[in-house]
Order: sequence, then structure tokens, then C-alpha cells
Amino acid sequence: MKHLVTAEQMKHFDSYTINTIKIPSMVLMERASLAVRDFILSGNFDLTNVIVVAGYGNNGGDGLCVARLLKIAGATVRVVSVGNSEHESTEHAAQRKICQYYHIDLQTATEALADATLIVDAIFGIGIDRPIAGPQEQIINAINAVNAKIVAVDVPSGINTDTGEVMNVAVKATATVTFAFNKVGLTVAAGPTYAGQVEVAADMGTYAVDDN
Ligand SMILES: NC(=O)C1=CN([C@@H]2O[C@H](COP(=O)(O)OP(=O)(O)OC[C@H]3O[C@@H](n4cnc5c(N)ncnc54)[C@H](O)[C@@H]3O)[C@@H](O)[C@H]2O)[C@@H](O)CC1
Ligand SMILES: [K+]
Repeated sequence: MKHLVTAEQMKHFDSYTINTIKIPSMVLMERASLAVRDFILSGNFDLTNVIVVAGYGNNGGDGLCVARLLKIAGATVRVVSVGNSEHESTEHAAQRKICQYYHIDLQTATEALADATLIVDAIFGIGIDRPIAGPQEQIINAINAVNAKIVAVDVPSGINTDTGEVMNVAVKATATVTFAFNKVGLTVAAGPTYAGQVEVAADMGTYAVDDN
């Protein structure tokens, strides 16, 4: 299926899958993260020092899940958290607790970025709704300054899901693994340049296009 969707349409599909089909949100998150893991493990990436940069929403929750899956696969993984922890999503909180079990620390210091061999960008996904400023702006500039490959989770953080515009700053990814359907914003304006190679993880098995 070759649908291009907006953020609103994707949220609708997620909501339909979770609330009507009754597939739990954490199951969707695990499947999305497995797709990112598989893309990374099958690609030409150096896994000796992976840094996952994660926000506190569900894109960040995906990031924590990817961190766990890569660690289980044998990679050395650290997580750098950015944003306001008071706005943590339910799924992020669950992933954070799972990370504790797997001895994956969530740090806020950004120095680790300098030595990264691969950066996984999980700051913002389709939930971005305003220009980026403050700590997220700083860390995105720091990510773009590192000489490492970058895999973006769902959407490069800072790219508008609908228009492809840069919301002040954006992560310039080597590749983007986007979930269920490609996003309009990855195909227009600055989107393609910032997304790099776009991998649509379409075979999620959990999404459905309803008739609404
Ligand atoms: N169950 C689900 O809903 C699923 C969600 N998934 C992931 O979840 C992502 C969407 O998650 P969320 O809706 O939590 O949103 P995000 O994680 O993209 O963003 C988190 C929150 O940040 C805030 N925000 C937006 N722009 C900001 C800015 N410029 N500065 C500071 N804060 C800002 C918003 O309140 C937003 O909800 C998807 O892109 C995908 O990666 C996947 O795990 C698949 C399943
Ligand atoms: K992202």
C-alpha cells in the first residue's frame, strides 16, 4: 500500500487500531521499534557506540524500546533524554521502567554524543506542533554536528509531518524508518533532504485503513 498520510490521518489510524481494533498501544510501539531495529541490524551501521536521543512522548518511547532491542542484539547503547519529564507519556514511562530492568540508563548530559558511532533520533515524531527551541534546539544542532550516521524514528525531529518544513531546526538523518505509511512531509519541501533514505515499515500487521 503506497498511501501518503498527514499527522492527523496517522493519529486517526493509530487511534482506530488501539481503540477499535483493540491492539494495545505498547504492541504498536514494540512492532514499530522492531522495524527500526531490523533496519539498523540489516544496514551498514557501526553499533559500537549507539546513542539514542529520546524525548518524553511516544516517539521517545519508541527510542527507549529501540535502545533495549539493540542492546539485546549486542550493541552498546546509551540513552540521552531531552525535554520536560513532567510531560512524559504513559508509554514512555513504561519503556523507561523496562529499560531499568535491562540496565539502560537514561542520562541528560549530552557529552556522550561526541563519540557516537550511530545516533537514533527519537525526539519528536508526528506529534510536533510548534517550532523547536531551548534544549531540543541545542541538542539537534549538536546531533547534526557529530560525524556519525543518524537513523530517525518515524520523522526526523523538527520536520513538519504535513509540509516538510523545518520547524526552526531539524535532524539531518542518514535514514528514516517511518511507520505504517509514508508521511507527506517526507516527500515535499525540505523533507527528503532531512529524511535521507526513507524506509516505510509497512508490514506492521497492526494497522488498518478504515472507511471513515
Ligand atoms: N500508540 C501510538 O500512538 C504509537 C505512536 N508511535 C510513535 O509516537 C509518535 C507520536 O508520539 P506523540 O504523539 O507522543 O508525539 P511526539 O513524541 O512526536 O511529541 C511529543 C510531544 O511533544 C510536544 N511538542 C510538540 N512540538 C514541540 C516542540 N516544538 N517543543 C516541545 N514540545 C513539543 C507535544 O505535546 C507532543 O505531543 C509517532 O511519531 C511514533 O514514533 C509509534 O510507537 C506507533 C504507535
Ligand atoms: K524522530
